[in-house]
Amino acid sequence: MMPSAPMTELSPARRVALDLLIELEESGAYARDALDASPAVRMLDRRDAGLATRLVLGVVATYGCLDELIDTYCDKPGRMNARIRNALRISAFELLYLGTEPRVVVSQGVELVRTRAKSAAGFANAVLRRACEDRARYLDARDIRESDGRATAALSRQGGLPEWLVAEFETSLGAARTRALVEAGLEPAPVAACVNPLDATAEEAVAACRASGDAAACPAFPGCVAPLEAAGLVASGVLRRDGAVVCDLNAQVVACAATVPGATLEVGAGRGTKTFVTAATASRSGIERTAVALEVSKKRSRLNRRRMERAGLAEGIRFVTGDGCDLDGALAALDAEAGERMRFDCVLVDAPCSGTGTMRRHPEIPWRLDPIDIDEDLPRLQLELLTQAARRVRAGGQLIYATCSVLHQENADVVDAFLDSSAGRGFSLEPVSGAPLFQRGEFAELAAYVRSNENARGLFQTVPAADAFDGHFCARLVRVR
Ligand SMILES: C[S@@+](CC[C@H](N)C(=O)[O-])C[C@H]1O[C@@H](n2cnc3c(N)ncnc32)[C@H](O)[C@@H]1O
Repeated sequence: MMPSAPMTELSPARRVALDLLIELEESGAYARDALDASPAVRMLDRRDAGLATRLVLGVVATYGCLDELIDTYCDKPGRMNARIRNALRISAFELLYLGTEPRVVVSQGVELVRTRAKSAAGFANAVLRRACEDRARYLDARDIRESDGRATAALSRQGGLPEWLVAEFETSLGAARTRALVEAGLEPAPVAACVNPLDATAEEAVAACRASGDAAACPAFPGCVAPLEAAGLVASGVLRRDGAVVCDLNAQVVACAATVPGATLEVGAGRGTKTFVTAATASRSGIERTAVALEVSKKRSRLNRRRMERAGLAEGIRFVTGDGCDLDGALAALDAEAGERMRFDCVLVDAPCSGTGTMRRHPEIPWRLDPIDIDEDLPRLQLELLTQAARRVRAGGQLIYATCSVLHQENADVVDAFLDSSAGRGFSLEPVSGAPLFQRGEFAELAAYVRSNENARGLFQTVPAADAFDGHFCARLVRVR
């Protein structure tokens, strides 16, 4: 039995984290945006700011499991007020995932609850003491029979993920890659950047921020610098002046696969990370191209255009706000201007997806996803975007289909459904490593990396793990008829 928790001074990091979590629950905002905008976090010293950030991101990423544990000890969990619940979540997160000493978990947790509801301090003390005693039992899912899926339940609790999602990962990736993904899930993802070739000093400034890391996971290729130390990169000011853009290395692979001479179309251009990488890569490699960047969100399209203009990379690019599910409607004005139905040498469909390959950067993903998103809604939208995009690919041109998902329903299944459809019959599935840019000598190391992440059909798939970049999927379809 642990001695009763003495009154201790509450750490400012926990207090700030609790304020932010309560605010997030009310506003529905993204945790990273709220952290970046928070004056309270900025006022903390470096160590406390780091802890507050870890707590906020961690609680958001794992709250379903935290609640499952906390609710075990409550008669009426549905009636717990949000302030007390978030304070207990912070303590439960520290206990389960940060390895904070139980004595500290209880004493700090009780103080945290006391700041919000004095009368609930005794309740918090009882809940947290029992949670400390049950930690190992909970994480090993000893309350679940082996025949009822104890192994998957344990993995889901160890990673703070919904059990159904871990079962999906196991189906798509197998046991070893699922374990690696889960184990790395609460650690920060490595950082990579693509340098603007028009900024004479950017490459040196970015290279000065290089972090130590596994070189094998970071193929060298023109324009990409990785891994990087994130705080140093931000402090260097190079991002603010658009001398570089932060872009996961595997997302850069997708952009490189879509960098070809001629006319190109990007469907789902978003805020334009890949618009930047393709334009920067083409400019650096002397590839002449024009581009249409199509995005359904007006705001994102505007952000893309502004950044590309500031970066000096917007020449030859048309920014269109429109719906890729009505591609003829979205491109009507450009078709009229061209006097014909435009066709492209390369169409990149950067599809809206579950984002399950990028959960380390987007902690909201796992607990906001619903099985129906993955089984029905997203694949239907993805197939529609791919089908419409296919009609705009010129004979001999390529159609690149990409997601940042690791789930077969959004990846290989969509490609197969497309190839089985009438729109897909004129296309041949070719290895991603066969894309034109990868045939150049200066991209040889990247080409080898792409081949090592391709399956027998030439589909590129990466999976997040310790020291590895995010999970991205890419298929290359070439119009043969
Ligand atoms: C994976 S994100 C794109 C990321 C972006 N290409 C980048 O590199 O920064 C997918 C994008 O597709 C957009 N989108 C979703 N549905 C769409 C549609 N029907 N037509 C066009 N864009 C769509 C989303 O708004 C989102 O910005």
